[in-house]
Amino acid sequence: MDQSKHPNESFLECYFVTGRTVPHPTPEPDEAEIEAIVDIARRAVAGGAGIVQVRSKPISVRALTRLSVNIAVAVEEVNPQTKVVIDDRVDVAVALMPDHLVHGVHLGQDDLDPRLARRVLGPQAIIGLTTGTLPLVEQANEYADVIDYVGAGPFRPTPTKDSGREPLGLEGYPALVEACRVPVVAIGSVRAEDAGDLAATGVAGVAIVRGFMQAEDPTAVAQEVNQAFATRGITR
Ligand SMILES: Cc1ncc(COP(=O)(O)OP(=O)(O)O)c(N)n1
Ligand SMILES: Cc1nc(C(=O)O)sc1CCOP(=O)(O)O
Ligand SMILES: [Mg+2]
Repeated sequence: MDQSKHPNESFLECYFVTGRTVPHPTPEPDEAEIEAIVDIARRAVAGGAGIVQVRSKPISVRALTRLSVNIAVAVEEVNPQTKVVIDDRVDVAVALMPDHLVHGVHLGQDDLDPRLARRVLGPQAIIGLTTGTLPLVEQANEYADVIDYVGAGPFRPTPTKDSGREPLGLEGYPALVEACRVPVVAIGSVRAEDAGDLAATGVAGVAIVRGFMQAEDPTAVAQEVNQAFATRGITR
């Protein structure tokens, strides 16, 4: 039984956000690193990741474009149903969408206004927006007609991103899910083994960077997350 408020959003359940493969990042990924990131995306999608966000910061627009194209090609080979979105850059998404398996963008609070992004990207595009507090969710509700989901984090403190927001913990999600008019995706130090507990809070999915980037077996990570969402409401 699907207990989520948004039953058509199952592609969000296992959400891979790309990161860097090097501990002390060079200014941006070189060709070898791009290949390594693409390989992790391929393996995550093979395990059932429903969406990949291209976000390997720091990165120039040129390298982001190259990484996005390579990920789109690889993802299409493994599972063309998978969604691909680009972090921050509406310009890169709009340039790639006609010819590549790129579906939209994930926008932060300082990026292009979601209403303008929708105007540029069109009605079929996927648009996500960052939140993580009740006031931000309430603001996001004003965009409910133009966004497809919100990211909400951090779940726990994470070295990947300092948002300045307090960690939500498991107990923070039910109120955000209840208040939010679009599906909520949890992010921030989420591990595959957290997926069951987070699914039980009502989130539509979990977004993971290091849990995939540092995994020996990214396919197994995606399978574990999907299994947790598949059994939501049955084992709990
Ligand atoms: C699914 C998801 N949720 C939140 C974020 C954070 O986005 P943003 O605030 O734009 O910060 P950066 O990722 O750009 O550093 C996200 N990327 N994905
Ligand atoms: C990109 C991002 N946004 C966050 C938020 O709270 O909005 S937390 C985060 C990083 C998530 O990376 P990891 O899985 O390595 O902790
Ligand atoms: Mg962003």
